Amino acid sequence: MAMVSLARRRAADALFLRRPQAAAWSSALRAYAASGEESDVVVIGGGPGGYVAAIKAAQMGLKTTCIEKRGTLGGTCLNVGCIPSKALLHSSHMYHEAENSFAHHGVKFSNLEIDLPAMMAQKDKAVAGLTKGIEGLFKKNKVDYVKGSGKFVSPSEVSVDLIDGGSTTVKGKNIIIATGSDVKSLPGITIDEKKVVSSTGALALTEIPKKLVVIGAGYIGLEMGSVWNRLGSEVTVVEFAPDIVPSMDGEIRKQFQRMLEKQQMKFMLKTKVVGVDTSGSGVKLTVEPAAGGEQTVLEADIVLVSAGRTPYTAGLGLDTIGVETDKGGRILVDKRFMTNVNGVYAIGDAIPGPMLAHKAEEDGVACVEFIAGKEGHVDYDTVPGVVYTHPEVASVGKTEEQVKASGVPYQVGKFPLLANSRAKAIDDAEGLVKVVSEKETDRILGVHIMAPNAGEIIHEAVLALQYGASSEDVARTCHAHPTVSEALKEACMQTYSKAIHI
Ligand SMILES: Cc1cc2nc3c(=O)[nH]c(=O)nc-3n(C[C@H](O)[C@H](O)[C@H](O)COP(=O)(O)OP(=O)(O)OC[C@H]3O[C@@H](n4cnc5c(N)ncnc54)[C@H](O)[C@@H]3O)c2cc1C
Ligand SMILES: NC(=O)c1ccc[n+]([C@@H]2O[C@H](COP(=O)([O-])OP(=O)(O)OC[C@H]3O[C@@H](n4cnc5c(N)ncnc54)[C@H](O)[C@@H]3O)[C@@H](O)[C@H]2O)c1
Repeated sequence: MAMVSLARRRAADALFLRRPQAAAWSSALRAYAASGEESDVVVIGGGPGGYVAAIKAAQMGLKTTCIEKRGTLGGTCLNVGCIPSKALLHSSHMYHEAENSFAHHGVKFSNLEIDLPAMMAQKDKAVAGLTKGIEGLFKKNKVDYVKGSGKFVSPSEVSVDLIDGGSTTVKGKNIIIATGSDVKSLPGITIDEKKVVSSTGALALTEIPKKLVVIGAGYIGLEMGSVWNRLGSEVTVVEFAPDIVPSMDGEIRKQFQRMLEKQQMKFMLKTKVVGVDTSGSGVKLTVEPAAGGEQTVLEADIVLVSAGRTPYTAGLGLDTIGVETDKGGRILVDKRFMTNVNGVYAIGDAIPGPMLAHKAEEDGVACVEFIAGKEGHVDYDTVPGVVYTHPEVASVGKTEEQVKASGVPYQVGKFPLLANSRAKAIDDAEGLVKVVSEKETDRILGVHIMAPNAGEIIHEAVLALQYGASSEDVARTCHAHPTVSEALKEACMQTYSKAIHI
């Protein structure tokens, strides 16, 4: 592929120059940097945002270097996030099914056991295989991989403390910050990763806790809570807000909570943790109503802190080059992912927007396309979200509450899984599909699915939103029978007309 000409890149640079400070850095230091061996693109961080950006840049013919301090590629997602959590969610689901559902299907056995070390080993094997795979992709695409911690010394130079000792300086015409996020700590609560753990500790417990208290009913709390609940822990989730997953469609959220309660998870909503005592053999948590009131003490073997994540930029030297952040520490970027400093870009969890791996990947590709002088594009209105419980809960677009608040007249279609033949056949019929479309045009505005494999089914809805489809467009599309996807077709029928099977 043809390399982007320097003249074109300079023209692009000139276009994005927004501050005198940026201009000063650009002329003096870029001239200096040009005297050494420099990459076209340097990426700091090898997570889904960073490694995808690096591969894309190399594929576009740009000389590319990626700096990663973890020792393995794949970032939070592959090492301590999406992948290990989904491995444990699957293993624990199999155990839970064997314990609770197999007999209904006429499959009987004795001596069902959990081998926790084997479960963890399968998770670790999946992680190791995938992270090594990214290293292979770097080699294949000729991305230079520097193992160490990067720090800006100028907008075009990053000094790296190498994992194996010593240091080096990496120079780049364009530098992308893809350093991701870290767990948000709560005042007065110290995460020791033994008794008070973050998601990282919760993914590597060596014993099944008898009692687990989860702080925060968001993605991590409900997924990791589900894992340990299925394996036998008594799980209590303490949530500050009045609802679990506050960003979810209200109707779906209510059914989701009922479903989790049926699975024996307990919820204390509108509740805050005011103290944690780890001095004894377990943990004692003092909680009180969010609005204030009588305090209660909860006892736990393990406490999981999952009250959100915060951008990770510590030690990166943002102050040295003057990169602007918002109050929450997220790096501010323009439409082309460039910060206020010319030639310095940021993507993924480190910038505003949903903290999701697929969003970080989209950012990475678009950012590199802009750097290469082309047009990049990320449609943040069609980024799907999936909670990988069982059943899964997936959504794209606007909730009914958001559409109502926007004042746009709308219509809603719903279809329960109880009326879906595949869900009934496999005895997994808890859930529903809900579609919200604009009344005047029937254009789909949001789709919300609680169903087995909702995280796969949702992509039909993502595509529909992306192409501006109406609910009738989806309803008139032939769907294979018997599939759970037919519930989406029927919900769409119900949106503009009437479903057949209810
Ligand atoms: C338990 C858990 C489960 C999750 N599950 C999902 C899921 O199922 N689906 C989903 O979409 N998202 C999930 N996420 C969120 C997802 O992991 C993140 O959105 C995603 O990893 C963000 O990608 P990123 O590239 O921006 O940052 P990260 O993946 O955080 O990668 C940043 C990398 O930069 C490195 N780094 C930081 N500073 C420096 C430095 N100075 N020098 C060199 N390297 C540096 C870090 O070591 C890290 O490897 C989950 C997160 C957690 C914690
Ligand atoms: N399946 C997935 O895609 C997936 C899985 C795991 C994590 N993630 C990503 O990781 C990020 C972090 O996950 P998370 O679950 O930690 O955050 P989250 O933002 O999803 O949920 C945090 C929850 O904690 C609550 N909370 C905040 N402060 C609290 C307090 N003091 N006491 C009690 N509750 C409190 C919030 O109201 C919220 O419900 C999310 O943004 C998510 O995008 C995604």
